[in-house]
Parts: sequence; C-alpha cells; structure tokens
Amino acid sequence: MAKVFIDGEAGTTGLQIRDRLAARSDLEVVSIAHEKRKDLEERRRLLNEADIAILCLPDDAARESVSLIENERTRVIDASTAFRTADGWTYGFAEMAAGQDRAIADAKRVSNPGCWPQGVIATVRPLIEAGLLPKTYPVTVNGISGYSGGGRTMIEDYEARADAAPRFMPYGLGFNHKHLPELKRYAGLAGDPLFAPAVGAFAQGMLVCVPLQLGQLESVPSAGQLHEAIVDYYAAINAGFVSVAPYEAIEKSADLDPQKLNGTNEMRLYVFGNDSRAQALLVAVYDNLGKGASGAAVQNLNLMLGVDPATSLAA
Ligand SMILES: NC(=O)C1=CN([C@@H]2O[C@H](COP(=O)(O)OP(=O)(O)OC[C@H]3O[C@@H](n4cnc5c(N)ncnc54)[C@H](OP(=O)(O)O)[C@@H]3O)[C@@H](O)[C@H]2O)C=CC1
Ligand SMILES: CC(=O)N[C@@H](CCC(=O)OP(=O)(O)O)C(=O)O
Repeated sequence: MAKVFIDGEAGTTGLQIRDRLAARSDLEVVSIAHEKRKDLEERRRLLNEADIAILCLPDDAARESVSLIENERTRVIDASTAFRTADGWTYGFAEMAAGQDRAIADAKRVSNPGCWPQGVIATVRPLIEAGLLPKTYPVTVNGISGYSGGGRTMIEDYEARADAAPRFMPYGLGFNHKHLPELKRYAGLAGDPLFAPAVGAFAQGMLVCVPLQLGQLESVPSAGQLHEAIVDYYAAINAGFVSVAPYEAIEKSADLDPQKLNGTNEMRLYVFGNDSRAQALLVAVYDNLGKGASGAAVQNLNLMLGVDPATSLAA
C-alpha cells in the first residue's frame, strides 16, 4: 500500500489534504508528531520512507524537504511556488493541455499550480492556441480570493479583526507577484500580465477575471467565438474538473460567487461579452483550497497512484 507523507500537514493546505485522504483505504498517510514538525532528522526519515511526499510548506522549507530525499523511490508533489517553472518538474494542472494528466501520472516531481495562475491559464491558453489572442496580447488579471489564500498568518489576522477587516483589499501592488513566471509560461504569453489581485473578508473561494479589449486586435473575434474556442479546447482533451458555462451575452452574473464551488475540486469558466463594444470578460470560479491547492494535490496524487480521480476524489 502506498505511503503518503504530508510535510506541513498542520498548515492550511496540509490539513485539507489530510481531510480529503481520511477515508481512503488504498493508501497509508504517515504523520509526523506535531512537536517534531520542524525537526530536520524526523522529516528526513519520513520523507525517505514515503512513496509520495506532499509538501505543504513555505518555499524555502519545500526546497529543504526536496534536498532531504536521498532515495530514487520517493515521488514529490510540492504545493509551494519553489519549483513551478523548474527543470525536471511537471506542472500539476492536469487539464492544462492534452497529455498533461499522463505527464503527471508518470512524473517523479510534480509542482502543484498556484491558485491564481490556474484560472488565467484555463481561460487564456485555449484562446492563444486557437489563434484568437496573440501571445503578445497585454493580458490584465484581477479578481478576488478568500483570505485562506494567505495561509495561517492571514487567516489569523482576518479572524482577529472579524467585522473590522476590509471587505475588498487589493494587494501585490508592486506588480511583482510570485505567480507571474508560471502564469506567463503556462498561459503561453510573451510578456508579463498586469496582475492586480484582491483579498476579501471571506475565508475560502475565488474568482479570477481577465478583461479583454478585443478592438485592439488585428482580427476581432466575437465573444461567442471566444466561448466556442474554450468549449472546443476542453472537449478535445480530458477536461477533468474544468467545465465551461453557456455563453452569456452581456450582464448575467448571478453565478459569479467566489464561494460557489467551495469544498469541491471543480473549476467553472465563463465568457461574457458585448460585441458592439468589442469587449469580453473571461472568468474562472473555484475554491482556492480545492482546485487551487489541496483538491489539485489529491487529483495529482491519484494520477500518480493510477487511481481514477473522478471516482476517488472526495469533495
Ligand atoms: N493557502 C492557499 O490557498 C494555497 C497555498 N499554497 C502554497 O502551499 C504552501 C503551504 O501554504 P499554506 O498551507 O497556506 O500555509 P500555512 O502557513 O497555513 O502552513 C504552512 C505549514 O508549514 C509549516 N512549516 C513552516 N516552516 C516549516 C519548516 N521549516 N519545516 C516544517 N514545517 C514548516 C507551518 O508550521 P507553523 O505554522 O507552525 O509555522 C505550517 O504548518 C505554501 O507554499 C503556499 O504558497 C498553494 C496554493 C494555495
Ligand atoms: C490571498 C493571498 O494572499 N493569496 C496568495 C496566493 C496563495 C496561493 O495559492 O498561491 P500559491 O499557490 O503560490 O501559494 C497570494 O496572492 O500570494
């Protein structure tokens, strides 16, 4: 039976992975004693005992864990930013492209995607591949994430301030967010997007928006064409947990609740548009702790173990 060790199991992402694996009888979750969670030798021992280690740690600690693995057998899923564009690592967004699920299944080192990049990659990459958006298009990204996206420290901060916490708080205003390299690479963009995230006074869930000024393009697609290209993209590959809502011309936004898919591993994509203005908006809704982190990690674990993600992934 496969042994799985979650390094950082007491943190936000680690705890959620533990919960998702609690009912599984096809694998053994090996736990570290709480007081030893930062003990190097104990982590070394458990990392080398594991068939698959899931790292739910800050970047530096994740790098340290990888350096502690001294055998050829232990495979790794890393939830941090440390290896997302590193050589020898497979990007753990199974629905990103045809064959990505198989690449993850065969990989020794899998880097779980960042929560924000996934929504951008899921909407923009199909349009670039269809030739409807050039690689050079100056993509801007905005949206809102629940405060659990900031891990234990941000959760404690928001919960201590309760009603006094700001409802909507833009951040990353130096425009140098740690997600930019993976976002650019896997969305297929030539330049860095302008990424303006915000955090809200709710714990969990997110909504990622990419507004498009289609009138700037040499050949102006309709919003319906954008929608069709995204639908076709996911119809042609294993769409897994990504689905596309029917096209909504102008103004219908009732489903756009960042918390709507909480507790699931689903990602729902939307296209809105006004062709007379040559404007469109791409939106992705998902759980930052689900598809954005722990759900994706369990999906990748299942792929690596050869378990059908659709039948074994607890919500
Ligand atoms: N929260 C989210 O929505 C997402 C997070 N991620 C990424 O996942 C990783 C974990 O994030 P998250 O769960 O939110 O963070 P948390 O801060 O909630 O948890 C991190 C855990 O790691 C432990 N830890 C810190 N340093 C060490 C160390 N040197 N050795 C062993 N354990 C250590 C912490 O212990 P202690 O608290 O005692 O210091 C804590 O239990 C991060 O890299 C984050 O960027 C990825 C996608 C989404
Ligand atoms: C609200 C908030 O602070 N969110 C975090 C993203 C959390 C996340 O999932 O990013 P990683 O996958 O790279 O850890 C941030 O913007 O840095």
